[in-house]
Order: sequence, then C-alpha cells, then structure tokens
Amino acid sequence: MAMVMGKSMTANAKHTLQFAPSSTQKSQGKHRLLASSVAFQTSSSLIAKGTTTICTLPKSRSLAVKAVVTNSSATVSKTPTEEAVKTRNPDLATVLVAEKLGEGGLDLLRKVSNVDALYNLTNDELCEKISNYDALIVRSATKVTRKVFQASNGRLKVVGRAGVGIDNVDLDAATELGCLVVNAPTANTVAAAEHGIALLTAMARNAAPADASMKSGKWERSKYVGVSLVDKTLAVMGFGKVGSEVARKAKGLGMHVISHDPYASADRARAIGVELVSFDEALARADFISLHMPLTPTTDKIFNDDTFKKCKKGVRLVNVARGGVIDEEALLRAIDSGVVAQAALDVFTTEPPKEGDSSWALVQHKNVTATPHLGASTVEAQEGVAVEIAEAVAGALAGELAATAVNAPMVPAEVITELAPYVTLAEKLGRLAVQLVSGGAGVKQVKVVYRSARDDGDLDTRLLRAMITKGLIEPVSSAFINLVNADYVAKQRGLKISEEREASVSAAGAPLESVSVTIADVDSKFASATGDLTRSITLEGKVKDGVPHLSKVGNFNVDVSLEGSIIFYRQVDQPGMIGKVGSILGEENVNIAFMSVGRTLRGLDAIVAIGTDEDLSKATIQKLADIPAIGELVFLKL
Ligand SMILES: NC(=O)C1=CN([C@@H]2O[C@H](COP(=O)(O)OP(=O)(O)OC[C@H]3O[C@@H](n4cnc5c(N)ncnc54)[C@H](O)[C@@H]3O)[C@@H](O)[C@H]2O)C=CC1
Ligand SMILES: O=C(O)C(=O)COP(=O)(O)O
Repeated sequence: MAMVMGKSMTANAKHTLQFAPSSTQKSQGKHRLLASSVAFQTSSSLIAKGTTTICTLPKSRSLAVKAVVTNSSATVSKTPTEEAVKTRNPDLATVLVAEKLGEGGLDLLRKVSNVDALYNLTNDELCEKISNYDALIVRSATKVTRKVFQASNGRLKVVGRAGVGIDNVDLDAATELGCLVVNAPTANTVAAAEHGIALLTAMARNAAPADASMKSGKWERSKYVGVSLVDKTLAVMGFGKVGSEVARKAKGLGMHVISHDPYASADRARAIGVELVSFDEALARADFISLHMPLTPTTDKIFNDDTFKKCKKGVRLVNVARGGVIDEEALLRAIDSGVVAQAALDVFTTEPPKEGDSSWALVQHKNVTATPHLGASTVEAQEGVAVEIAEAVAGALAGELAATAVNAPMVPAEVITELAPYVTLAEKLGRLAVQLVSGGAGVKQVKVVYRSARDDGDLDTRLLRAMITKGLIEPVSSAFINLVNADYVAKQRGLKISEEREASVSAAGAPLESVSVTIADVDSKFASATGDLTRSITLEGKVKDGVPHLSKVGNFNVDVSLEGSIIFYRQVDQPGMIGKVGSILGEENVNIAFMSVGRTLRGLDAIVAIGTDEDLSKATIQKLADIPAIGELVFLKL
C-alpha cells in the first residue's frame, strides 16, 4: 500500500495574513485608492470586493488596520525615542519616514501604523535600521539602493517616494525582492511648473544676481539688462504633467511653445496650442529650453556637447527635472563658449553639490541661477504629496496596490473585483499541486489552462499567473511572492509557466469556467493526481457562488470547497468506507467540512477528497492509511 503523508511539505507551508482595509480606513478616504487600485489576494482568506493583497507579512507583523494613534511623533532624531519603541503597537506595521513629510501625511500614517520619522540618516544608518520597518518613505535625497533592500532581510514591503522622480530608488532590486514602490505623482506638478516659470523669468531678468548686487550695496541698472519672453520660442522637453503645465503658463506669457516628447499625444499638445517637434528641431528653434523628462538610461546626459552644438547660439536653459539629464561639464563648456547664454538650475548631478565637482562649478558660474532642488517645495505641494504618499503606503500595507505603483502591473479595479475568487483559486491550486510532487527534481514546467467564454483581450490573467506562482513556490521555499516579483522569481528558479486558453460556451457572464494547473515532468505522491500524461500532476478548480472549489484531481471529478485542509485518498469503491473514515476523524475531533467522491466505474476505484477544519496528526493519517480498502492517501494544507 502506497501511503504518503504530506508532512514534510505541510510543515513548510507558510501562513500569511492579508492586510485588509477596515471600514475605519475606508471612512478615512481609502475608497479613493480602491477606485484605481490593483488588488492581490493571499491564501488565507477572501478579500473585500475590489481589493486584493499585494503585501503579505508574517503573522507576527500583520497590520491590523484600525484607527490607533501611536505615541510616535515626528522628530529630527536619528533613532526612535525609547518611548516610541515602548509604545509601539506590535499588531501594526512600522513605517520609517526618512525625509521631511507634511503633518497631514504623518497623521494619516500614525492612524494605521507605528511611525518613526528619522531624518538625515546616512546610507549606512539606513541599512542598519531598515530591517525594523515594513515601509519606508523618502523624498529625493535618500538613495534606496540594493544594499538597503538587502539589509531589510525581506521585511521591507513598500517604499513610498513622496514625489515624482524615482531615480533614487533601485527599482530592479525592489522588484527582485518583492518590494512594492509607490510614488506621489500628481501633488507637486503645479509647484514644479511654477518653479520652472519662476526660474525662466528670474533668469531672463537677472533677478538673482541683481538682488545679490543690491544686497552688497550696489545699484547696477545697466549691468542687469534682461531679455524679454514674449514672442520667444520655448522648447519644452518632456510634455508630461509638469512640462504641459509649464507650456500652458508660458503661453500665457506670450511665448511660442514647441515641445519634444517621443511619447506625448499630438492631440493633447494641440489642445493647448503646442507644436510637437523632433528633438533636433526643438534645439534648432528654441530661444529657451525647459527640461521636464525623467532621468532614465535613455535621458541620462541627453544634453551633452553634441546636443549643445545643435542649439541656437545664446539659448537659455532651465532644468527643474533632474541634474543627470545634463552633462554638466558640457554645459559649463557651452556657457563659457556663449552657446548657452544663461542657465537656471534647480537640480544637479550631485545634491548637494560638493566643492570641486561640476555641479558646484555650475552653481558658482555668474551666468547660472541656482536653487537647491526647490521645485516641489511649496507648503501646498508638500502637504499634498505627504497625504498622497501616506494614502498609497497605507493602502499597500492594507493589501491594496495603489494606483501609483511603479513596479507592478496595473490592473483596473473592476477586473480585480471580478477576478478576486479566481485569484484565491489560482493560489490554492498552485499550493495543492506542488504539495503532491514527490522527489527532489523540482518543478520546472507548469501549464495553466483557462477555460473561458471570453475573448483573449477580455481576460487579464497576470494576477492569476502571479498567484499560481505564489502557490507553487511559497510552500516549498522561503521566498516571498507577490504581484511585484512573481514573474521575476519564477524566472530565477527556472520555472516556466505556459498559459493556454480553451474556449467554453457556458459560464455566462463569469470570466472563467475553470482553471487547471498541470505540473509536468514530476512524480506524484498521489498517483491518482496524474492525468493523461505520465509524470505530471493536474488539478482543476472552479468558482461556485464566489467560493473556490476543486473540481478535478487527475482524471477524477471531485467537488470540494477549497478551505481548511484536504485529505485525498484512493479507495476501492465499496459500501461502508465513508463511515470508517468518518469515525476515525470523529474520534480525533477533526471536523469534516466537505466531502466528495469521484469514481471511475461502479465497484472500481474512487477518489475521495475531504475538506477538514482541523489539521490531522501523523497518527490519524496513519490510521486512515491503514484502512485496507484505501490505496493511497495524502494530507495537504491549503
Ligand atoms: N525639481 C523638482 O523638485 C521636481 C522635479 N520633477 C521632475 O520633473 C520631471 C517631470 O515630472 P512629471 O511631469 O511629473 O513626469 P511625467 O511622467 O508626467 O512626464 C515626463 C514626460 O517626459 C517624457 N519623456 C520621457 N523620455 C523623454 C525623452 N527622451 N525626451 C523627451 N521627453 C521624454 C515622457 O513621455 C513624459 O511625458 C521628472 O524628472 C521629475 O522627477 C518633478 C517634480 C518636482
Ligand atoms: O518629485 C520630484 O521628482 C522631485 O524632484 C521633488 O523632490 P523632493 O521631494 O522635493 O526631494
């Protein structure tokens, strides 16, 4: 008699708890996030409609989301006060705010988490502390490097960038380690655009040097004759949120505005009277150039010696984007040669500039107007950004994937709502299937078949694939898997997941009729789970009345709700079996939640799937396995 207990696998099975939003949170405005958030579900429970869990933390650090005001308060200290540590609520997530954040955001965070506001940490100090935190909030000064993610030992689950540019966060490292990165992309747009215009006008009229001259007691009217903006051509490089706002304002100043942005829509540009042109044409025509693109490998030093050669002599340059989009040495040369008449810079390659470097030399140059990265620094923008990022981080900790996630696929809220029970089903199928694998060859090939009446374009399977991956990998490893890193982790482990669609005519309205997961090229602890192919394990599931059900084990039809734990066994189809099994479970106080018998032919074999509320002891499993008519038996945890 082949009898296998699922012990070694189940011992490894991890229990994760989702962060589900409470009504309190929703009443505090979380519903705004839900409207455009991606949800992600864990193994442990069903979720509120429209949300799914992106972050699952070990139970000990689970976030009981409730309105609790902790005693931790904003401080400029580098370590939390003893009082703050003592009064920490262990049921709440702990958030490190590493740069100055508006009070509105801090208040919001304090209601749902323990908050340490510790500013001016060095990178080493951040690395030392980060393993104490579930979330980190930064602005542009903190470099969230791979070292930081590694130093967190897997605890850090969310990084919130209180602003737009995420060039100070190592997104590859975040993604690989399953850490969600969110930003606050809208609240500082107007501030940055206003600062761009402030620098443009201040530069044209020499406001800063004239002010410095007057403060030194001089009255130099002829030295500071400026240039007019009206009728001049402004090239806005990057027609995104800030760029288009600058364009709108510059139109109001009577400028002729052209723009280069490889991804901008011509209609949007036309709507505000802006002509979209090529990069070279923008340079050739502009009297003023204003930079508004992100710093990426493509835009790194996009303004260099070659670029400046293409500019009109005497062009004036404004940069409120990122210092790195300009080769600063080349800009110094261009200013010295008169190609660039003036520059107004808010951002630098090195912030703050250090004596001797190119940023420093630019700041000191008489033709340069400089501000210390002030684009987002208005009272209004900082309050807005603080609330925007606090909502995004709290939402992510509560299991929602904020609309501003920058390293996870965005799935519309209505798709999440619709797929929620299938997401649970997908994880549980993966979790069950991998527990049926025997031997140490490892799972390398998995085929997922979605039976659906929907067209391909009408069924987004990314969430389902990610959850199957989670289910397959988490029970047999220490990996933490979520929507952020599922594909990455699968690839790292050489796990190939192929997806197929089968058309079905039934299940009117439902996105899916069934999902099946086949692990190929493995031996099974439960031979009956192998389907038509030898050395493969196939499980199929369906959603009934919103509840995930197992519908097939190998070629046997079963119907068992996927809750609690499951016993599978193969038995000779004969009377009295249910009674025998039931009384053994009863003696051990194990409650049967569901039971399903699937047989091939009367009198031949049957597969029985029993859902139990309690776990089975080794002795109970042995007693069941010893029943003579039972051929093979496994106990699996969901
Ligand atoms: N100085 C400061 O305090 C602030 C700086 N910023 C920076 O301003 C920049 C723009 O921010 P948003 O408008 O909010 O971002 P956004 O994402 O709305 O716009 C960026 C635009 O740049 C375009 N782009 C990408 N590559 C380009 C290229 N090679 N050439 C031309 N355009 C390109 C994109 O298509 C997009 O339309 C970012 O670098 C951001 O970090 C934003 C806020 C405050
Ligand atoms: O939002 C951005 O991209 C900014 O550059 C603002 O940076 P800050 O948050 O002021 O350090």
